[in-house]
Amino acid sequence: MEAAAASSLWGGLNSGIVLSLLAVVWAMLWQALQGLQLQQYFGRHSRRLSRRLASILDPDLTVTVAEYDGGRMRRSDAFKEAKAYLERATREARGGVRHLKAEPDKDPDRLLLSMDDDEEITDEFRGATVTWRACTAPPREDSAPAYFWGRAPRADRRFYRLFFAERHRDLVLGDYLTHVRREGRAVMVKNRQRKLFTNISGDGSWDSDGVWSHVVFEHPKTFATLAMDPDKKKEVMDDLDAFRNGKDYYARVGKAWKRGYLLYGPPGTGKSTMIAAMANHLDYDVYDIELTSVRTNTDLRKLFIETTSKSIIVVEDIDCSLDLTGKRKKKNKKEEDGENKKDGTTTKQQEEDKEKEDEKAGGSKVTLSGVLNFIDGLWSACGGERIIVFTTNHVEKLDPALIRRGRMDKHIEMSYCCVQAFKFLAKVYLDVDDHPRFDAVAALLREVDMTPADVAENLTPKAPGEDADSCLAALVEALEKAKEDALAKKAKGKEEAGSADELDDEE
Ligand SMILES: Nc1ncnc2c1ncn2[C@@H]1O[C@H](COP(=O)(O)OP(=O)(O)OP(=O)(O)O)[C@@H](O)[C@H]1O
Ligand SMILES: [Mg+2]
Repeated sequence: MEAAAASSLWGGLNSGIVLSLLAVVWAMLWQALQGLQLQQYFGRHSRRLSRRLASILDPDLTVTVAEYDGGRMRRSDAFKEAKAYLERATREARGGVRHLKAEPDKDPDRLLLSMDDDEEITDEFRGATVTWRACTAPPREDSAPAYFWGRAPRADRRFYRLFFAERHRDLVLGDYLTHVRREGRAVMVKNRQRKLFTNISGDGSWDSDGVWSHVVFEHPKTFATLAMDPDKKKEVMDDLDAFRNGKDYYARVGKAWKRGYLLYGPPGTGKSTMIAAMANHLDYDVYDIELTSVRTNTDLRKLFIETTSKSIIVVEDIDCSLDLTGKRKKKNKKEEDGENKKDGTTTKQQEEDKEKEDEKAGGSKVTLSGVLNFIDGLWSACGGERIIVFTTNHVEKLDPALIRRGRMDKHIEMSYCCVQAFKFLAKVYLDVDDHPRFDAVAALLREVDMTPADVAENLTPKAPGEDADSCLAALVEALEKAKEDALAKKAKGKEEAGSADELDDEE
């Protein structure tokens, strides 16, 4: 027994000596390679190999920071923070990264550099040296179908792996990881660019960020250039400010920190413009959901969960994107089918047609209840500080359940251009406070409906010689034409009604 123990001890010592020798030989070889200027060629692999050899003597511990981990549906905050931290380390040229990835930066003249896949960076913290590696792995076979959340096939799984020596265990797992998260958050705040996200998959001009693609949000519209009744505008702005500063209030009354706005009115009255002004006022990101591209209610939930706080979630033309009458249509179809069956006329062809129709309808299966759930179901309380905006041209078509207070807390009507709004636009577009043509425009605006979009278009100089006077003259002309058209339409309507009455009498 003793002999066996002695021999295994001897064997252990032997392998230790051999490994130490190997490390020394390798270090010498490395010096020689440097001398021969071959370092550039072997650089990355040699460094990694030396680290691996050293780690045999003092084995590395690892921490993995995955983008999506443990069945989480959201991108991990820790991953985002580590990414921001390592991007800064790469930019400051610490750790000698040789293979970099470049993305557009906030500053248009610069590029945001980060480690390429499988690249490593070293970092120092209170005398400890640690190494980060950027890794990717193919998606898990069992995790989801090839087409996922209505987007292109799933991307590879990304994660960072942190290597450090056993002797630095407490330091790294304690203070260092806290330091990385804190610093990463600070970098994120500093680099923050407002973004406009969409759930439609990228076409090259969009950067992918999980289930969303984004571009930098740079809409110039603010409340200062939005024409609407001044009292109404102030009310909206106060409401937004109260929401932004209402964290404690929402917590006290036990409500999720979110607010719904319904913007309704005819086309061209400034609904989309108002959303841009809201985003600029609050300094929030905008998530523009194209409901027709969302395949199921589950996908909608996933999209919602992936939004960040301080954001406006927009569904434009909600009446067009959601089949609010779906149930009724299905009922009618059933009735029709029932009648056919009664007649005994249901043929194989009809059944096939029905199947095909059902298959086609499978494009988007988002239902009204799915949307209601997304606005104020349990999931809507995930995260906070979110504004949900629906726009529509036909408020009367919307299901009352969708727009009741509590879901859509504030209903804002965007209407045709009033005299006040016109004067506001004249100041913004032509820089005039008063003009002899103002009275004519005001009189016409009281008689005829014109959208702010049309008024703004007429007030825009279109050639170098055009000034305030010619623009206002063009507006008066356009208003007169609109008035004539409206009168002609009215007369035609009356004529048709008259001839219909005559026909009734004859019958
Ligand atoms: N109230 C307004 N104040 C200033 N500009 C406006 C206003 N309304 C519209 N405009 C101008 O008209 C253009 C069209 O407006 P916008 O896209 O906001 O209309 P909309 O109500 O969203 O229309 P739609 O219902 O067709 O989506 C904008 O580019 C904007 O410059
Ligand atoms: Mg619009």
